[in-house]
Amino acid sequence: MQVRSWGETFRNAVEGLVYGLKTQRNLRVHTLAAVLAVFSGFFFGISRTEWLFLLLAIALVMISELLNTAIEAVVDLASPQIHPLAKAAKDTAAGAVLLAAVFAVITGVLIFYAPIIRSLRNLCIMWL
Ligand SMILES: Nc1ncnc2c1ncn2[C@@H]1O[C@H](COP(=O)(O)OP(=O)(O)OP(=O)(O)O)[C@@H](O)[C@H]1O
Repeated sequence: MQVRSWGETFRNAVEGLVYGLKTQRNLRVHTLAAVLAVFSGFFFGISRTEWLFLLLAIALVMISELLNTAIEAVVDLASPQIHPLAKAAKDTAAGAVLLAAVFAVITGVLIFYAPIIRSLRNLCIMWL
């Protein structure tokens, strides 16, 4: 196989990202949630450790979504007909996304719950 340049490898990786975003509604929803979480991180001035956990949660969700998409494509190619192993592969990949999403939700609650409650309390004090 011919050696490919870094540029080509990078372009293929970006094409993979674009394919995932175009074809997977869940990936678009998770990307939007990630953008909102990053804006919230700046808005609430979260700590360096909180940033690390937030970015880790985002990376885990996006990576598992992309791997899920890749596994779905390979399964559809290899087994377009119904097969218990095709089901096992797709369900297991979906399970990985679910675990990453649960981790992300818990991380988001732990990071943003206190600052959101504090902001709401300050707003109430201002209004009363
Ligand atoms: N070839 C197959 N054989 C057996 N079961 C399958 C097969 N293809 C899909 N399934 C079952 O249908 C479910 C949904 O598969 P599908 O390919 O529609 O994923 P999807 O809805 O696109 O998933 P996602 O929402 O993650 O994009 C799988 O999790 C699996 O349980």
